[in-house]
Amino acid sequence: MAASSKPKKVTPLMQQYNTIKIKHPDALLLFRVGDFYETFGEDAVKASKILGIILTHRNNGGDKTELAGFPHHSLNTYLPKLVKAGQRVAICDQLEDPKLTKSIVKRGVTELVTPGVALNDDILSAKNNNFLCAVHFGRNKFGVSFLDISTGEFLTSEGSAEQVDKLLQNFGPNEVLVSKNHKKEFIEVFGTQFHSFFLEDWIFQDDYAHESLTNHFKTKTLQGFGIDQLSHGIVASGAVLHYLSETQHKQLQHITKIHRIAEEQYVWMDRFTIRNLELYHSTNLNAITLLDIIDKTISPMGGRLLKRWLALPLKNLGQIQQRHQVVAHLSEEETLLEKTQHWIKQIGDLERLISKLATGKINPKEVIQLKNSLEAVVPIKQLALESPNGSLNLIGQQLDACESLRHKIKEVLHEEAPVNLLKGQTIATGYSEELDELRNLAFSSKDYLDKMLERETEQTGITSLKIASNNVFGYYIEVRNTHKDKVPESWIRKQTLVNAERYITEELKEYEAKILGAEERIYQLEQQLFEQLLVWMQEYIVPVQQNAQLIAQLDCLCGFSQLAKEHHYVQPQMNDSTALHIKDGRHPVIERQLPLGETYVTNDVILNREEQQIIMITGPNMSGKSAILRQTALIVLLAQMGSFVPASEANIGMVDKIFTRVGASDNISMGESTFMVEMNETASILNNLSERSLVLLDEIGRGTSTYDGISIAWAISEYLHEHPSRAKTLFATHYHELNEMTSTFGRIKNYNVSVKELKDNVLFLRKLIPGGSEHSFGIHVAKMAGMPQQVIQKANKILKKLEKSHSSEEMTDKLQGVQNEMQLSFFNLDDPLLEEIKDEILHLDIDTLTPVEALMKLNEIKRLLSKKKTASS
Ligand SMILES: Nc1ncnc2c1ncn2[C@@H]1O[C@H](COP(=O)(O)OP(=O)(O)OP(=O)(O)O)[C@@H](O)[C@H]1O
Repeated sequence: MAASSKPKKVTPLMQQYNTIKIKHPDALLLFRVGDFYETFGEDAVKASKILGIILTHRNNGGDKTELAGFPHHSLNTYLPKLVKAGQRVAICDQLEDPKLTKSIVKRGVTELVTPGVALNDDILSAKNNNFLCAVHFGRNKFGVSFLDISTGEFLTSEGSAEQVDKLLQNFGPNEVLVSKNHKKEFIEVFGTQFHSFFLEDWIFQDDYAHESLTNHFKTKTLQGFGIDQLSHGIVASGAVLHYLSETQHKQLQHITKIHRIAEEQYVWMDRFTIRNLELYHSTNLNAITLLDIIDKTISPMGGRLLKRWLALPLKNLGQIQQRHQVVAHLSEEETLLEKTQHWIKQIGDLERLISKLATGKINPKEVIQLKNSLEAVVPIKQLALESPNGSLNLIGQQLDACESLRHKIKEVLHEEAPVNLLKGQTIATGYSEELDELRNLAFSSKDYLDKMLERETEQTGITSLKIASNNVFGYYIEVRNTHKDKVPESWIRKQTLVNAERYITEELKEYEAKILGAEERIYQLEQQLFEQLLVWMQEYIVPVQQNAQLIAQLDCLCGFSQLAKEHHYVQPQMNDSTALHIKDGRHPVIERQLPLGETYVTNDVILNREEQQIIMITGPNMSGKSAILRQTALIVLLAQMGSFVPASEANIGMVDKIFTRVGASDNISMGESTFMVEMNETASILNNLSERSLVLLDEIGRGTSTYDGISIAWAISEYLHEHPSRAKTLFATHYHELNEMTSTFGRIKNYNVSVKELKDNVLFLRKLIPGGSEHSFGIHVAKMAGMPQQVIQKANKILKKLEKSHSSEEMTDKLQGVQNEMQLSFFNLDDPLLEEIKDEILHLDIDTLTPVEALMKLNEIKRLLSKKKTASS
């Protein structure tokens, strides 16, 4: 018979493995076998690669299976590496004591660790949330939900794709859950930058989600959380809870509430703005972000909150002023600031510690840390209560030093309690009489053994006797080979070494049983008492969470004072007007990165809706135009998040939206598509303008030919000027042609970033001064870059020719071309659902529209089209 036809014999262990693995095809399965976690097959190949552990093979019913494993106590070292490498990891444990069963040990998956659901300190980063997110695709809007299991924060919202996209950018989730049916659309709408996981469609259902949430919070309705009207947000939140249960995270007492992300309360910034202002990440990995500069927080939860404040600056004048008043007060009262920060330093990550308690993952040492943190709350509360500042006082009133919790922990736990219960010495002496007695017995062993050794040495006459124990053989008496013949007959040999023999005696055996019994009982009792303590502590989850939040706020405000002190920031004067007046403003990041000896050149910026609505800033490349644009936005942002600002004076009328657009940087080979992308992105600003908007346009139109660039920049500026919102705008450009606009448009003002022309060079003075620029610096810079003379002359000629033709008519021709192209592509789709849209395009009378209106119209049609496509699929 051929070998291949032989029935394969799979061991019972591998049968068990296969049954479990089938249930978790998407996860890397860590299978506990004795003291090891093993991986098999493809999982083993992956694990050995990621962890650098040895890959071996074992026989599996005639087949060779790959095998790689590591000792169980190294789980905390290896697990984070797997998760950080993007793996979902299923931990399969032994569910019964192997000693108590004769057949194969029962095993099951006890936890599924995924990038978005992590509790392990080695996976988490102290100053960052680890959000699990779900996005629900509704009929006409999207629902979104964020949950950080390590802190208990649970948030939801709903809205357009743009709104949800902005939230995804702000919250930066580590994992996004989406229904399998919307896999393709998710990638189309939100891109591939998120680690996503796709769930069955039925999970995203109204009733199911509602029930999951009300069951979890033990409430009848969701009204109390203010989310009952957010049906899409509820579905997304339900999916998040479902996923937690699917990944075996069932102890969730710390998730005590769900918040609506009240977007209307915060300054609107879209994804381009967040990215462009480099608030908390940059495309350049080594670049310093605004967050790096302003983060002076001391506690992890303070750091996390600061990031949230930065993503969601306030729009409410009163709330902003309250923050400023606290910062001002702390800046004046140096000792108060110092003392408060000193005590905040003593507080660990209260928020994550309390979550560990809820999820049953807290160890004895961490409970002591929790107690110590709460002890540091006492003086902070006192300091805040003594303060004349109303907001600080309120924080003082709300802080709860949890006195009985601290006392209880002190009473139950040893001050030096270890990480691991197994080490003993967890429970304080004096707490349990039984425990104290057992400890006496176990720890008096040294005396007892010393005496036994003395006696045996005397009786046998062996001088080099030794009594010791090890994990495998337990207690033994060791005799060196030279004295072997003196060993009494009653001694039983246990182990032979090269130079010695090891024996057990009747007395030692009895003693061992007693000690082992005592040690076992000590362990059991400690475990039991510790668990009782944890149960008792559960009711403190909410007050401790509240403390964590308050300390985080205080930490951020102290950080702002520290920042102001260190870098000479001033308190901005906030008001209800729509004007902006910044005196001697600086860019908070650039000013800290200047080469030694250079100082930042400060600049004034005045913007208002009456006289100076649009500032057209011209100047050569590298002169500092972008810096002025960005510092204006950053100063507003800092002010509205509650911080002082880098300026000598700032009067800020509340801003509700900040828009930023930067033209494509490479103007050599930009085709039609880049042109359209840039235009569409800009058009979306124009659709959303408000009276309180701040618009920054940096070299818009650069991503195309000079002619197009000027036309577009012109048209957009005209639109902004004519729009009833009269949004405040800073427009940086090196097209000096735009300076002509001031003669027609009263609220557009020309400024330039001054340079001094030397013989072969330009000296950057970086000062923003009134007036336009005389010539096109693009060509000037080309000269500086060493372009041949002929090329520069040619460029000059072309430019002259183009200058004559930046009329709106030609712009309209251009659009007509785009429109025709779009029509063609729509018709090709040949879908009855598109009839309506086709109609709209055919009847669009471009001639009556301004160029930008026409672009916007096209944009709108495109959006409608993609919506229809979504609906039909
Ligand atoms: N006010 C200032 N004081 C000191 N240095 C400055 C100032 N503004 C800008 N700089 C320096 O000049 C560099 C260029 O500035 P910026 O990027 O704002 O120029 P730009 O005119 O926008 O150039 P481009 O047109 O190439 O985008 C900055 O990286 C910074 O190092």
